[in-house]
Amino acid sequence: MLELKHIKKIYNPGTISETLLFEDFNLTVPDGEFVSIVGSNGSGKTSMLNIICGSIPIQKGEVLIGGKDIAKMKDFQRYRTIGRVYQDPSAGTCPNLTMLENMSLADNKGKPFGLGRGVNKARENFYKEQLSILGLGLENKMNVKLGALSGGQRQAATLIMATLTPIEFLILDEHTAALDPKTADIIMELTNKVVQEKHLTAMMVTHNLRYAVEYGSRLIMMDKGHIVLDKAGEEKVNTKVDDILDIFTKISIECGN
Ligand SMILES: Nc1ncnc2c1ncn2[C@@H]1O[C@H](COP(=O)(O)OP(=O)(O)OP(=O)(O)O)[C@@H](O)[C@H]1O
Repeated sequence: MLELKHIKKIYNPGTISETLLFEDFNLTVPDGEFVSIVGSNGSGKTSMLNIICGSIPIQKGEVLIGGKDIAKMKDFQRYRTIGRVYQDPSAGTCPNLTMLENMSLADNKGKPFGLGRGVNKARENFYKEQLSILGLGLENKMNVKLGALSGGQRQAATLIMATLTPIEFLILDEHTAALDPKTADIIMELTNKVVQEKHLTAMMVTHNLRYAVEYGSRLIMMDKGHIVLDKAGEEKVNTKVDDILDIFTKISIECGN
């Protein structure tokens, strides 16, 4: 379970460019939930993800993962707890290393010895088995450098790497935004498959309202640091793109997007 409690976030406090983003922000995500997050530009989606990851400071409040305060965790403990896939397919992986080497790095995330441990055959077979979940044949590209793969193939591989170790939850930060529409659809479908098969708790920021409606068990819309819509269960299942488009258009116009 993830709990954001009474979060206060001010950017550049005490300066002329001081910006209050979150005054008293609260969110609880139970285990196993797949949350889609939409919102206008600047509504605070990425900031919220960064706060969850502990990568930006907050002025007040608590971020609890499984009841533990992330502020009290060491960096390596946080890395082991959270998997993250970014918008840029090249982020989070090493283009000059092979698939096998990248998988090994991901496998050793948060452990004291990186590649130095080497990769035994059993581990390599495990990586291949994980990659085969995707159905893209990437398990046959263990010696190919990641930089030689297409953006879609890299994003698919990143998805597996982010979820290779037992994580508390997966963060998807506009992870289909840099892909062409067809590849984006494939990655979104694969994402759903990985989340279901690995029984993950996931939070996905997307600008694609169709994905937000079609995928996930909960839909959240943000505006100016507030949650303005939160639908789960039956309500989420019955939500159509047109239902949220009206609200989205209104907040986007107000923001001048
Ligand atoms: N490093 C920073 N310094 C100052 N202000 C920032 C910083 N990062 C974000 N902000 C401000 O915080 C607000 C929320 O930004 P954030 O990137 O979290 O929004 P977002 O909903 O993810 O937007 P987008 O959809 O454009 O990615 C914006 O007003 C932004 O200008």
